[in-house]
Amino acid sequence: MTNTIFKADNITRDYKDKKKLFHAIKNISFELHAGEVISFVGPNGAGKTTLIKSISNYLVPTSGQVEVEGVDLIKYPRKARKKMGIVFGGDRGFYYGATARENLEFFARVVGVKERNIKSGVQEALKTVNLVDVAEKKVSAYSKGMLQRLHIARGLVNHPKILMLDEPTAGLDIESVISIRQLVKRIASEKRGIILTSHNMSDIESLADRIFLIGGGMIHFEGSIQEVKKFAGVENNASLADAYLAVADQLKRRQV
Ligand SMILES: Nc1ncnc2c1ncn2[C@@H]1O[C@H](COP(=O)(O)OP(=O)(O)OP(=O)(O)O)[C@@H](O)[C@H]1O
Repeated sequence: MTNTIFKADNITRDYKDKKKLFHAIKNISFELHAGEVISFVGPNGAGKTTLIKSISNYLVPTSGQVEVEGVDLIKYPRKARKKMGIVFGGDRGFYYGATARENLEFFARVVGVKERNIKSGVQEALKTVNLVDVAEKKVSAYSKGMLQRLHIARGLVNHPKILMLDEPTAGLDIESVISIRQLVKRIASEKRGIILTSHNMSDIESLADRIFLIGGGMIHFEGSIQEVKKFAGVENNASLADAYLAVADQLKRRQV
């Protein structure tokens, strides 16, 4: 795979703890290719959230560079952010008294979609997530699964090449989990790149092409699911959760 659409180069982000600076993440570099799903896996406090925020302009990294389809995120945040869709999910983020379509049209304007492209962009996003038939319903009538699909549609209204998905199946029943996983696969197959964070190892196992094991603010290993299993020293037919458990202690040791 050579079509790089996103690049993080030596990202470090410091925080202050009892007046002392420490690296929450240190020198993290990776690339994302079109059509690929990547995922960061690590224990609580490993630095996943800090990393995701630092590469999506929610936090300015202490040092390092981020390129979104060739655009420098730190120098040109507005231009770079237009190329990304960021999906946090959960119960918040919509006007419950308005319809799904009205919500998406509003958020399309917020992210700077041109007026003439709003109707078609929203319709396309609704189609992708399979909500066209219920687009005129108020969001208050949506189930959790529908709401999660609407969150994903919101992330798609500006036609981004890169989608960041944070815990996309949290709190959903198994049927909705499966439908979200199918949706994520379909979106990636449209030559987009997806950065997935999840504590759900089966989500990651079913979706990620490449996994980054992160601990103490650093990447310890990068590879396919099979390669992670090999690295962890578990059998090929073991689950990703088994592989993770085999390396969890190693990842918990702070190294920065
Ligand atoms: N605003 C902050 N100020 C100071 N320290 C912080 C801040 N946010 C995070 N940290 C610290 O930075 C480190 C990385 O935290 P981060 O939230 O990025 O980890 P995480 O991998 O996302 O954890 P989790 O899986 O629990 O969400 C932790 O030691 C955390 O306590």
